[in-house]
Amino acid sequence: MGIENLPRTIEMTESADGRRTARIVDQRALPRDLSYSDVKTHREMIDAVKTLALRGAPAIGIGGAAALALYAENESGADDAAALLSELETVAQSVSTARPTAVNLSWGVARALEVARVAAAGTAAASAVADALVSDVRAMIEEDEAANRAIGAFGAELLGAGTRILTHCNAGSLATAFYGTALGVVYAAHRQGKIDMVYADETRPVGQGARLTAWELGRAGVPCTLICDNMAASVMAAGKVDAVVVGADRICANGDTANKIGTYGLAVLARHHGIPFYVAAPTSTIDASLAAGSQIPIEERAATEVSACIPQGVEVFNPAFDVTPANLITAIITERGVFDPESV
Ligand SMILES: CSC[C@@H](O)[C@@H](O)C(=O)COP(=O)(O)O
Repeated sequence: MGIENLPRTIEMTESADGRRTARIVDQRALPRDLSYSDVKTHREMIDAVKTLALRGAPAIGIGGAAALALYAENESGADDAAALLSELETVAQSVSTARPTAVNLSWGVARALEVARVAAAGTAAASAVADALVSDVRAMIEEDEAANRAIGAFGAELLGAGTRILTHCNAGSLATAFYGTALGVVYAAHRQGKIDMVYADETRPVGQGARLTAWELGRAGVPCTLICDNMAASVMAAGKVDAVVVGADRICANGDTANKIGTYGLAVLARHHGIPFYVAAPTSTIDASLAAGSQIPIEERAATEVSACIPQGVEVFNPAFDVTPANLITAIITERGVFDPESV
C-alpha cells in the first residue's frame, strides 16, 4: 500500500477512434467507484469542472488548458493557425469563468493561450497549434507533480516525529495531477515515518474530506480518522492535533488565502489552541494582482448541495469557499520554499 495505488487525476490520451481526449478520474463517483471519463470537447471539460467531476485548484488549472487543446484538436474547423487563435481567444473566456475562486483555472487557460500565440506566430498550420497545446498540457501535468513533490519535501521538514495532522476538504492527489499539496506534505512526512494520524474533516456540504481524502489516504496506506466539521474544536482541545495543513484556491499579495468553506474557522480554532496552521500550494495559486482577500470572488453553489430536501420557502446560502486572513496563517509552503504569508 502506498501512493502508487493512487490514480492519475488527468492525462491526455487517445480514444479508440484516434481522437485526443483528456482522461479524468470522475470524482463524483468516488468512493463508490474509481471510474474515468474521456473528455473530448471544451464544453465537456467545462461541464466536468462545474459539476466537480474534476476539482481542486491545480487539477482544474490543467483541465482549463486541456479544454483549449481539445477545442483545437476536436472542434475547430479553422483553416489556419491565425483563425484558430482567434477562436481560442473566445473559447478561453468561457473556460476560465467556469468556476471563479481558484485562480489556477484562469492561470492554466492564460498559459495555454500564450502557447497557442507563440505557436501561431511560427506556423500557418492549425494542426501545429493543436500539437503545441497538447504537448504543453502534458508538460503542465509533469510540472504539477514535481511542484507537489517539492511542496511535500519542504512541508515535511516542518513536522516532527509522531505528528497528528488535521486537514480540510481534499488537497490531495485527486485535486492535482498527482501527489497533492496538503496531502503531499502528509505523503512526504509519512514516508519519513513522522505521521501518527491524519484527521480528515468531512467538509460539508459536498463531502470532499469524507468521500475523497479518506478514500485517498486509505489507498495510500496513511492512517486516517474521519471527523465531522463541527468536531474539530473538541479534537484540538483534546490535544490530538499537532498541525493543520490545508490547500488553497487563491493567495493574495498580502497572504490572505481562499480555500474550501470552513478553512477560516479552522484557522481561528488553531490560533486559539496554539496549533500551527499551514497552507500548502503551488505558486500558480498566488494572485499578486489582488491586494487582499476581500477582492477574491467567492463561488456560490446550488442550494441542493446543502440539502436535497429543503422545506418550501427556506433560503439557502452556499458559499463554496472562505478567506483566511494572513495573520492566522503560520506559513505558506510552496514548491520554492516556505514563506511567511505576508512575504509570499
Ligand atoms: C490542492 S487543492 C486546493 C483547493 O482547491 C482545495 O482545498 C479546495 O478547496 C477544493 O475545492 P473544490 O470545490 O472541491 O474544488
